[in-house]
Amino acid sequence: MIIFVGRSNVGKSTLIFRLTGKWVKRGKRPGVTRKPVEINWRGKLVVDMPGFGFMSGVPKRVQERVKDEIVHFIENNAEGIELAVLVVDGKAAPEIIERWEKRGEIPIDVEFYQFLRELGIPVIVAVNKMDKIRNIQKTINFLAEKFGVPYVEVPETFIPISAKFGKNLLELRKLMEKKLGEGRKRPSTETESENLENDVGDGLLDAVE
Ligand SMILES: Nc1nc2c(ncn2[C@@H]2O[C@H](COP(=O)(O)OP(=O)(O)OP(=O)(O)O)[C@@H](O)[C@H]2O)c(=O)[nH]1
Repeated sequence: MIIFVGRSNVGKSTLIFRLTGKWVKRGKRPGVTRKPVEINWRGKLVVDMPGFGFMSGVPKRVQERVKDEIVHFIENNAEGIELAVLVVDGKAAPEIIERWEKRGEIPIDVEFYQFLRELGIPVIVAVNKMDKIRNIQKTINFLAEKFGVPYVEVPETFIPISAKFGKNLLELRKLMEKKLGEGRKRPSTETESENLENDVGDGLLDAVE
């Protein structure tokens, strides 16, 4: 199973449509609360999760419930989730993260990234809406620092894309295939450092290809 997670309105449904040719959207207005939507794609189950976080016109209580449902879905299916694509709005995410931090709260994107990794789920962060970002590398470095992604893992974790304008989607697909090929690692930092050499090697090989 591959899951797509992210805040409301970051472009998850647009991205899934671009990748699979299947339109998963149910609600008309953005931010509409909904259940996970499942589709079959190349023999795999692809799940578009409801958007979490702020949704215009949706009471906080409902937002919290949606978040809890997403967390439970992921926990209950953790063993079967081969890959999570965390979609962020590259233009809005840095501002939102700083705002949450100033309030002394853990930004929800950061929380979800770490939650997925703690469960041992491989994660790709698709930095969407790159058409709106002026300095893409700066944005990625900022997010990597906030998410706690080690420097060597940044290229295999973050990928700037534009779902709407079809930018970098082939690269995203390649990265997804690479991560799916590698499979899951045990959810411990020790394992991560043990695997570091292999990971770097893979990255170099890909670059040569
Ligand atoms: N500029 C720009 N806009 C985008 C891009 N990708 C998606 N959008 C727009 O962002 C809005 C939200 O896209 P959706 O795909 O509905 O977002 P979602 O994450 O599925 O939203 P929820 O259903 O609320 O979870 C739409 O107006 C899209 O056209 C992009 O790469 N660039």
